Amino acid sequence: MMAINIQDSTLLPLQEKIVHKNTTARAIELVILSLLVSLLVFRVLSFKDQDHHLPWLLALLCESWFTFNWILVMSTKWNQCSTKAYPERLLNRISESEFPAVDVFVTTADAILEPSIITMNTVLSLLAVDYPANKLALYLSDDGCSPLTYYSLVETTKFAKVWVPFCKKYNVKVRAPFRYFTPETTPLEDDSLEFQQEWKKMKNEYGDLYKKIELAAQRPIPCDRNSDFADFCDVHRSDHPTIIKIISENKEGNPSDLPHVIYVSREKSSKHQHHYKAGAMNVLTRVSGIMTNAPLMLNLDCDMYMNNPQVFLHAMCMVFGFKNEEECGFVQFPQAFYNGLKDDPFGNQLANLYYLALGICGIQGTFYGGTNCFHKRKVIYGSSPYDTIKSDIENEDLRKIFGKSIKLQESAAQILSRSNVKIESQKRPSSFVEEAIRVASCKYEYGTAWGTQIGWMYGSATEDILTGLTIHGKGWKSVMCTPEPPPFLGCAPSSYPSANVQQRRWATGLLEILFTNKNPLLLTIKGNLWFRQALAYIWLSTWAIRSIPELCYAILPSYCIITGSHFLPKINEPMFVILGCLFVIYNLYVLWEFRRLNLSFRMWWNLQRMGRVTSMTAYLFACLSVIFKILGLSNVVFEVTQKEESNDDDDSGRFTYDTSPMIVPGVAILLVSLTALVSGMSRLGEVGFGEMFCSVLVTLCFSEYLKGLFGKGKYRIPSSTIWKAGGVALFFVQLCRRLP
Ligand SMILES: O=c1ccn([C@@H]2O[C@H](COP(=O)(O)OP(=O)(O)O[C@H]3O[C@H](CO)[C@@H](O)[C@H](O)[C@H]3O)[C@@H](O)[C@H]2O)c(=O)[nH]1
Ligand SMILES: [Mn+2]
Repeated sequence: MMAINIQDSTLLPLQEKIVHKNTTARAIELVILSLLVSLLVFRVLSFKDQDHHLPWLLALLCESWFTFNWILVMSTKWNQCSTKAYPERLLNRISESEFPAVDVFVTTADAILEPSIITMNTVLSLLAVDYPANKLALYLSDDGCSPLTYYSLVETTKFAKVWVPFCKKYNVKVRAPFRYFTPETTPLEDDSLEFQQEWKKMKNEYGDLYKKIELAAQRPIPCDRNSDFADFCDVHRSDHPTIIKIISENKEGNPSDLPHVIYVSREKSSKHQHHYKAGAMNVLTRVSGIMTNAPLMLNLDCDMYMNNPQVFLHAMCMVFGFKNEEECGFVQFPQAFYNGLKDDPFGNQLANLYYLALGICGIQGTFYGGTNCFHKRKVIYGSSPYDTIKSDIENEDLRKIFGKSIKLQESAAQILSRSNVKIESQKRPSSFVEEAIRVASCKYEYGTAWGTQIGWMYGSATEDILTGLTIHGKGWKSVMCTPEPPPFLGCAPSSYPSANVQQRRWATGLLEILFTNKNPLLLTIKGNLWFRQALAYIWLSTWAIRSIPELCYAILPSYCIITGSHFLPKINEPMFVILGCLFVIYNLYVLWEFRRLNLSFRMWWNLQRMGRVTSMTAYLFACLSVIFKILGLSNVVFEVTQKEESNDDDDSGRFTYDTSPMIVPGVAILLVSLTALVSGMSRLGEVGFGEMFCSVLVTLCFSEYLKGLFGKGKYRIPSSTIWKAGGVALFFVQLCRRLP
């Protein structure tokens, strides 16, 4: 009887695909599509009857784009799936000693924008994860080359020696101390006395660590050539040799010790491009390839702490749970935020993309999101699911792909030729520091395939999407895994200017992808990217382009009011009914989606509004950045977003402004719309109802800017911005009046 039970439980699947029914949504989407198409047909048919052809033509072009975009969205949402993992079944299948090793990468780039204490909490949470410690190595990449980060990591590792056993002994749920020891929490009365004592001790020790790091942040660490910090003397963050330091080593291979902890600051030089985060990831991949060569790699942004100690087990269910290897090229966990502002006033928390995300999982699998992702090393090394196991790769080929380091070539050959689990984990990373320093140098990648065929891909500020696309292009599928509680939590930008900068970077990076040799259409034709997956990638990479039709559509009402022309039908025309239905059905549909996700009405409005505002500001600048890049006039830079521990400020959702030119077009549109409304009021008989209504809508979308015109201090839009926008608006109004 016993035997049969065990048999049964080993047969139960480790993961299961769940199909989400969406018949109603599909029907509504089809209705919206048919309305859009009828609208276009009406536009074309009534073109010649118009007195003013220009606005009619522009409206037609914009609506064509919106229809195209809608088709992409529909195609992406059509089949919705998710995958559920059963970690409790894992140990029936494989013993802990057979678990594969995992190299964990955390990247940080700036100890001021990314306060060390946040990064260190991420490190602490990861060191305490439920997974045998002798299978783990944690690499911290520091693109800021900051002695503070190094010092913090040393101190943090000391604290981890008490923190990790504490977490494991009491099965602590939240293993990032800054979230565990919030001012409100105290141990429960019915907890054991021993626990209460240890809890207090731990809280004090964390308090000490916190103070040490804070103090070190205030006073620069003195340069002492005989100390551990000698390497950091007189270095500049963008010009320095590689620094690699083994902070803790699990020499005995003891599963309950600490994992290896390794600090890496790659060489930088003003003469060589460093490719921002993608470059850092490639260095980590090579350094870890030399030192530990784990078959799996988990990568995390410095602010994404581990919030669910079981997350590795969930990931293993995906790694081992598919009969067919190609089903799982990488395992992505969702990005969620602990400091998310209520109702998402800046529209940057992506909650509204939920159904799109389910839809992508129903095609070839989720996008790679840059963090919270388990990659297979062999996939990152460029293997495709159709490769047969290679046992004799030519050394010459290895050199061309992986570079000169023989040790790296050997480790890569091992990864590409063996099945994942069999690779023994390395106990002494410290024996390979010299070689690791060599592969972390600026020049190492020249004449190799790093960044073009293997590793993290170069050429886009959103290296994550480009890298995921490359993997899908090889024919791999990917899996999204969504355990509860959310496995990783990070910081969302909490001020309007930094949210805007992030949106511009994303839209820029996404658009850059279209101009690389990994353009989704090319990969469908020449590679193994599925057609509908390509459509999903095209939807994503054209965020920036959306700015042009959105901008144009937002100006049309004002233009028409000022010039006395029309881009919308009159109330008594049949086409007006189509437009009206489209407007009502589309908005109700989106609202219904929000309600199903338990998102508030306010959030719906915020995201509708910010969708328009961001398109016309950040995305417009993204378009310009890409044009400048193509013309060779400037390069795209990765501006790191500011991270904060928490924002308990009451005014945290309010808009603040800096002197960035990005909002100038937004303010200009607002001013033009206001002018048009005023001028329209005085001629109500002449101007169309539709045009007036749309002008009001545009003004409402920019209502925050309207407040910003009259705000005080940091809540006020800077005068220089208002003047510039005023100039643009005046020019536009004059232009309208002069046009024939
Ligand atoms: O030169 C650099 C620049 C950035 N980073 C790191 O990259 C990560 C992401 O930077 P962040 O400013 O937080 O950007 P986000 O927009 O929040 O990041 C999202 O978008 C990025 C692509 O634009 C992805 O790389 C990220 O993984 C994804 O979370 C952080 O850990 C940084 O330390 C580096 O290591 N080196
Ligand atoms: Mn981030």
